[in-house]
Amino acid sequence: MCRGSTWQAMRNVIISIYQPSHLASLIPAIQPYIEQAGNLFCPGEEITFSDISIRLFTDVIGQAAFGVDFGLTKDTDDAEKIIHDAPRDFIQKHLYATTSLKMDLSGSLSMLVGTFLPALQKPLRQLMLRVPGSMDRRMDETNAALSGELDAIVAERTAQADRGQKNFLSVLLNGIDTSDAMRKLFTPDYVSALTYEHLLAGSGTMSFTLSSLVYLVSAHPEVEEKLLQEIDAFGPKDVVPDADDLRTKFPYLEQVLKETMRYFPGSPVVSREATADVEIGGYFLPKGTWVWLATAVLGRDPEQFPEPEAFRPERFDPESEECKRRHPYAYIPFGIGPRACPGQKFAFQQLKLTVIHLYRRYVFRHSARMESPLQLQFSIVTNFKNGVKLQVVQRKN
Ligand code: HEM
Repeated sequence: MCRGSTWQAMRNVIISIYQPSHLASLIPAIQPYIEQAGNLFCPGEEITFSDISIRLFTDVIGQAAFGVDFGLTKDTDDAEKIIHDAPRDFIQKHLYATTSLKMDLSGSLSMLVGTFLPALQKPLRQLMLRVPGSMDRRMDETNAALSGELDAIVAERTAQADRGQKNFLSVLLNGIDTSDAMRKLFTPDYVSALTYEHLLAGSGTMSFTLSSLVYLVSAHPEVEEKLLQEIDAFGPKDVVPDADDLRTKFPYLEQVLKETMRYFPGSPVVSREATADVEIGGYFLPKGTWVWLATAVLGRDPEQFPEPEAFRPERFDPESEECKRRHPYAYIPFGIGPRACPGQKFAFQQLKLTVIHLYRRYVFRHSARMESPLQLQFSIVTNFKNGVKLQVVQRKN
């Protein structure tokens, strides 16, 4: 994690990339991946939706953030795969990296102990790295392998003469080329680490949110019907909504997305470290104290979300009494303050485009193999223990 002036400089680069005017121009680059992913669904078949979803958003972030085609949504019959012709391996490494920071007993021993006794975390980690098969060692090996793939992308982009301004990595490297201050802050190792952070931040959360939405909508026919009506009313199936359409013409879809993120938040906790001694709400926090904010717990507060166990998108209708009454900080799926998620608008844009594309063609039903209740696995990003298993139903017309 980066701090202070380095973080501020990095943040400025990210913000410039994910501002609305640039986001609009990303739609034509993203839509082909959504369509490719849509072609992986076979009507009548049972699928593990979450597997396809992680492929989709890894491809999208590959294109939007690094200008690279990972080729993960290409049909497996397509011979040409961009990353070493082995997308499965890449996905496995990536998935493993996004899920291995578990906070349960099967997670890293050093992390688990470090949560309660921070001073022991570092020495214990050094010890566990020497133990073959330990979670610490497996995490280390996986991270090294995945970073290697990303380092190769960074090296290739760095050597490129005309990178354009279309993706995060190019904008960052262009800045480094033209500014001494940027060059000092962003060493090659640091650029690789940022690239890695981007991949992790922008794919696991997205995949989890889309899969949760489809899972929840499949179990709520009244929500599905209203959603389909809104999507169908937009126009012919082959007309791709532009950024303005996505912002203004799909208010119910926006409510469904927000309720999904309340019900199943992709980031269950947000953390901060006190950089100086501070007193908050009568509690003294010495410098260096870690504070964890549980967004998942906030979202189930019955004061702010009456009947919190009910999946009810209408509670996010801006005209509803419930929405007007709600405390502004009761709902923070993207975090809060100057460090809040810079990808929030991009996330909404991608998720809306994908939901519209999929629901124009299909509806989904829970597979008989889908466990109930759904088993979740909590880490920095929430995940499904056993995936979201659904049956694909082709829509008529
Ligand atoms: C549903 C999707 C997403 C959710 C729920 C989500 C959630 C979050 C949360 C809770 C944080 C921490 C905020 C805080 O500490 O206050 C965060 C940080 C971040 N997110 Fe997202 N995010 C999503 C999608 C994305 C996407 C698509 C991108 C990139 C394109 C992205 C890039 C980042 C980055 C770079 C940070 C670190 C920011 C910093 O440290 O200044 N996120 N995200």
